[in-house]
Amino acid sequence: MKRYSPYIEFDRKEWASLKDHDTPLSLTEIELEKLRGLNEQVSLQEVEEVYLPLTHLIHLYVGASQQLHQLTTSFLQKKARKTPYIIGIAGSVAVGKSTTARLIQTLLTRWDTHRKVDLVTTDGFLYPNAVLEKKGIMNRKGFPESYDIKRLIQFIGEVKSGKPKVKAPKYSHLTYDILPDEQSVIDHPDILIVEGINVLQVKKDSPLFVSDFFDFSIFIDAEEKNIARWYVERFQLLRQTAFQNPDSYFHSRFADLSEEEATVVAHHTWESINAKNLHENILPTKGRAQLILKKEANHTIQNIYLRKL
Ligand SMILES: Nc1ncnc2c1ncn2[C@@H]1O[C@H](COP(=O)(O)OP(=O)(O)O)[C@@H](O)[C@H]1O
Ligand SMILES: CC(C)(COP(=O)(O)O)[C@@H](O)C(=O)NCCC(=O)O
Repeated sequence: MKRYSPYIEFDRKEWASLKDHDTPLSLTEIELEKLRGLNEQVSLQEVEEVYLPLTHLIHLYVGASQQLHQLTTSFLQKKARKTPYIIGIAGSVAVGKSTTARLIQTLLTRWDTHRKVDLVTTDGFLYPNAVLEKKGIMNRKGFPESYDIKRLIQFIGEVKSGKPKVKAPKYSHLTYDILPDEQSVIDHPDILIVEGINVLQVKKDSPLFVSDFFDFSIFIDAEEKNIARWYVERFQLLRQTAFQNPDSYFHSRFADLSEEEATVVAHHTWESINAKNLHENILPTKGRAQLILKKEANHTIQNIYLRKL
């Protein structure tokens, strides 16, 4: 007997056929190159077949949500004030969330009804290294206790309620720490994308979750053995690039490692921190997403699961 699934499953061909022919491909190879993360291989064909139908669907949802908001405010005999549509993007470390988030952001700006699309990553809400060290949890970066989740919820709540110029802290992968003097300012976007490993997590004793503010959510999924390989491959690329920069936190630690030594270090970090977090805290949130994008070994998205309404 087939097990009940709350999702409708599409293979890539079926999903691509849902493309709206009035929405032409509006991205060039040069633009795509700028959006691609390190060790990511998204192609223009994938943009056309996967991301255009997806952003068209989100565009329709944004319109419907704006109408529903207008109806409610008119029922309440109030003046309608536009509130941002909020999209959460979750998934493992190294699964390619940032590339997906940047692509969706760029494509969504092409519609006149929502030109202003902002993106924040939840790593900005990690506690600074000094605090993590004091708490003795420097080796738990990415685990729920390493984030100032109250501050994240307050931030999203303020943006959603229409507050202008809401500030979000910033994280640097280069310094591996919060940037104390830098902040992003989110000022009345039409759409806000919130990307991070933890955005669909719930906490038993909390009255509110980050995802309570989401209008739509996406989980990027892949087999663990593939994500682990991408993590190690990316670590090797970083060793040859970012780690060579003397400002990199990893410069003195890893820049001079041989390829074999770097593979051992990357495997260890993956297994002892990121894989553990994936099992304990990230994968359990997959079934809460409204849409799941499943990536295959060569990074391409081959299956899409859309939650039945
Ligand atoms: N140590 C590092 N130094 C510099 N950049 C990094 C480092 N680790 C990760 N990055 C970059 O940070 C971005 C976010 O990575 P990550 O949080 O693993 O999410 P994802 O791979 O799902 O986008 C990626 O573009 C990655 O290339
Ligand atoms: C900062 C991260 C937790 C990722 O956070 P994200 O932006 O994906 O929410 C991750 O990149 C990280 O630093 N993990 C700790 C182990 C490691 O160095 O890979």
